[in-house]
Amino acid sequence: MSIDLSDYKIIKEGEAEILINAKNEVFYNKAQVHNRDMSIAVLRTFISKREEEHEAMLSKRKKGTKKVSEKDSAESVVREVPRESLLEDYKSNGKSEVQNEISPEEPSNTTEESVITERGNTVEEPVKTNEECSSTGETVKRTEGKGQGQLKPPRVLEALSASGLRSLRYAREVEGIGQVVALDNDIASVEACRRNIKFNGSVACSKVESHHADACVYMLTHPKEFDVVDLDPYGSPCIFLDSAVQSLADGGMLMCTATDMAVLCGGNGEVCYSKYGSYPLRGKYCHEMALRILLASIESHANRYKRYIVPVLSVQMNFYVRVFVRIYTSAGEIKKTPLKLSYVYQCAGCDSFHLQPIGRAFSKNNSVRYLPGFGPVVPQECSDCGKKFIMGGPIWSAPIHDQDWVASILADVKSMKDRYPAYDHISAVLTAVSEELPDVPLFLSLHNLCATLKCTSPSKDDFKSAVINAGYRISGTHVNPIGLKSDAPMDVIWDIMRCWVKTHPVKAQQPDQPGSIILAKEPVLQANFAKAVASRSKAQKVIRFLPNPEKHWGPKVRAGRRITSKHISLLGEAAVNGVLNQEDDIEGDKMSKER
Ligand SMILES: C[S@@+](CC[C@H](N)C(=O)[O-])C[C@H]1O[C@@H](n2cnc3c(N)ncnc32)[C@H](O)[C@@H]1O
Ligand SMILES: [Zn+2]
Repeated sequence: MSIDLSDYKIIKEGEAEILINAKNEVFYNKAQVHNRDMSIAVLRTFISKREEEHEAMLSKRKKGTKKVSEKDSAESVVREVPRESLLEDYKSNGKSEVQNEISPEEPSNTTEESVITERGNTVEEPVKTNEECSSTGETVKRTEGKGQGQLKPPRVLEALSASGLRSLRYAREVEGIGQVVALDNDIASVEACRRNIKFNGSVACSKVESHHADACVYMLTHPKEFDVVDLDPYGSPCIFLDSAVQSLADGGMLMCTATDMAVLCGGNGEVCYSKYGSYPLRGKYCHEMALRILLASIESHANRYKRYIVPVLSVQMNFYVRVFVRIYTSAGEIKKTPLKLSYVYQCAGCDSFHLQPIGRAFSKNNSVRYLPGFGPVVPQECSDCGKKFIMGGPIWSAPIHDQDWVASILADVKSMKDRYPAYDHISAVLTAVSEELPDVPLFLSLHNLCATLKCTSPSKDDFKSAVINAGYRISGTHVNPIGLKSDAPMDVIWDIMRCWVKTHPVKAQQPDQPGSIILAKEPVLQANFAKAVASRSKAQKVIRFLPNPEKHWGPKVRAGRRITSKHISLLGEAAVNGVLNQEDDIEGDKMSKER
């Protein structure tokens, strides 16, 4: 392989190195290092949890077999392992695959071939031959597994791979990973990916294969074949969701990014509805709502195939959302989906919001029935300020993280700090996530509450104390440094604020203003602002929110698109990879499609 290095820049991220040419032919965004690091952290935990689950399943099966054989020998009757117990394993753990084949064989033959060094010279160095490092997967050899009961290393599909950087990092950095398949429908990206695979040497060559394919077609024609599917599209992932949920094995993990935040956060409600099947609302909580709309949409696609999702981590970082969900199959479990979804009523006058679950469970004679929810949960006019409600959703209103997973991911990240280039950022996000109330969808903004009443703000700790002293829970949110999650009902929140205003009076307002209407009522609850939050001197030092590491840390222009002066003024020079085309790009919706 001989490449003229003067055409390329070498970029190193984690343990992977990629060659990038200067013409914006293949997509690369440095800012996505947070996204890639977080995904590696989740992958590592996925591998260890999957092993634990497999062990548990084997020992359960063994116990089941032992019990049966003991019983059988007593009865002198030969029977099979109880079908219910196997079915139970299948449902709770997903199809835990038993290794009958394989793990990708380490390459044995290497020949002399020219590769490029970091210093930028073309040199002779031993790498695999073209035949063995074909990057198309056709020559990947497999050996027989060590026998029954052994778990196959997870197969990963990066459906939208561009340069292959992410796949290369997965292959080189995640211990215990199996084959990584990198797809792209753009030939320049596939060529770049194949070049990068070779450039990364034998481990990359043995594990990563690159295909020129349409992601949807590929995923549909490879049903239940992958343990991990990674979707990292330009803008919305919506067109890939249906095929992605089908191509995952039971218990597999879908990792999915959406960068169309303007759509998901209410800029274009009808576009969001057409793409995701939900209406967004423009509240302070809109970024968390974006996560929940994406989760609801994935669940809806999964349900069509008797499958359902279990979210393990859902984060909003920088300019996008990214969710990590496991996919299982169970016709019984999907009946519970309506219990996990809610409409949101947002008052147009004040900051009150209320959730309306779509379904409810009804127990009778030891059996559970699933029925449509009771409603409406709100009157026509807001009982706090008298204004109308805007309806949003349906959103995923069940937990968006599994806190046990979050703790493992965070512990793992902390134990290998040096292996995450974006350690500071991802550990801050994970810390904030680990402190969120898991069962409280969306959040309040203290600033907004005060803006409605036109009052000065209590300190965050004073407000939190009043909520706790009233007998409710309260936490922060990773999405917004000033957001507060609480299970206190809105009338309690307003009573706390009414009590605050009694000692911090406001100027008289027009009587029809939401704030005036709220303050005209006497509080039922007497708020107690006495300190109830633990002294946070030590804990406070843990960083939860970080500014962007550098200027123009954001979306990048789609690869292959002509860069114009308009792009530079909107996104900044760094964001357009330093390229400027002479003609202006006249495509209508160009900026909305960029990430
Ligand atoms: C945002 S980039 C992916 C970035 C990459 N995951 C990373 O971490 O650097 C999206 C890629 O998806 C590819 N793509 C878009 N539509 C596709 C489709 N239908 N099938 C396969 N690839 C597609 C584009 O060519 C582009 O390279
Ligand atoms: Zn209201």
